[in-house]
Amino acid sequence: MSSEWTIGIIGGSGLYALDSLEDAQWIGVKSSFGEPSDEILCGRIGDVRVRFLPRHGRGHRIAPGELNARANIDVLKRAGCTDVLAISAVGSLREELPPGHFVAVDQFIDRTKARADSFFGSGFVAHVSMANPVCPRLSKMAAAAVGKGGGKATLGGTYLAMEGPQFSTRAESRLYREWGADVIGMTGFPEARLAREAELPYALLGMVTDYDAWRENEKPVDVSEVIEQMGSNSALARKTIEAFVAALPEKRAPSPIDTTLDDAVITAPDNHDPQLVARLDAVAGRLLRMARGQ
Ligand SMILES: CSC[C@H]1O[C@H](OP(=O)(O)O)[C@H](O)[C@@H]1O
Ligand SMILES: Nc1ncnc2[nH]cnc12
Repeated sequence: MSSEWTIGIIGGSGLYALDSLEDAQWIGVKSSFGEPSDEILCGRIGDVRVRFLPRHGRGHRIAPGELNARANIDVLKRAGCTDVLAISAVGSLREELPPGHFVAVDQFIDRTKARADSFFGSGFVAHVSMANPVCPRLSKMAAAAVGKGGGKATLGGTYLAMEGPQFSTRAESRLYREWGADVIGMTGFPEARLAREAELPYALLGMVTDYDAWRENEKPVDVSEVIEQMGSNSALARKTIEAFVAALPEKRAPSPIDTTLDDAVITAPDNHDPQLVARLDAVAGRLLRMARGQ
């Protein structure tokens, strides 16, 4: 019997492919929202279909502010993903979250600027709730999988999404701690917002690479420190992904996130913009098909 899950994995810094995929093939998927970061590595682990997308492209070609997060989420939806597990390198804003530790984040603070952060707009206005931005079921399974892979993880934590590409000043880093942020990165938003708009349950596993810049008498983060830590983090991320997929039950109980748009779209059907609706054929496909009685 085949699994009901199709798991999208977004690989962050240091994770550009997945060797453990069986029948693996890189496949180009077109998006109505422009160019995604790369082709999707399609394969399976056991009987679970897995769709892997390297967030920055193979060879880490794309800077965080230049990512087309809309296209990335759109192609994962088009590739049939039921759920998305995102992996990210993050800086730690807490002494008790040292490099090598993983955090299944459950909240975000958005300090990004000028990124395309919604699929919707005039002619198809929708407001989804971001109060609980990640899927609790996936997050719990992801945190448990870190333990099975031999690592340590914290379930819950607030991710500060900064614009970058420069790292934070010491004052910013201290301020984010006062705001209650636990980890910091440059890519979690708008990715998580867009996954929710696309009705994709989403979890983000942050792999701590450094202590950012808030520790007064310590050297602030630089890329060499991140790269050094990324090697062991990526090895643990690969084991975590295998354990996560292996632990999925065969049946996938519906998630409330699967039907997010039922309560979100406010534009009356007569006022829909046909061009925007055509672009939304994957993201809002379920709702649009229902409206057409299909
Ligand atoms: C290489 S350090 C900064 C870089 O790493 C993180 O990327 P990702 O979230 O894709 O793992 C961070 O967000 C920055 O893009
Ligand atoms: N300190 C940091 N700030 C932002 N993004 C990061 N990714 C890894 N470490 C980071």
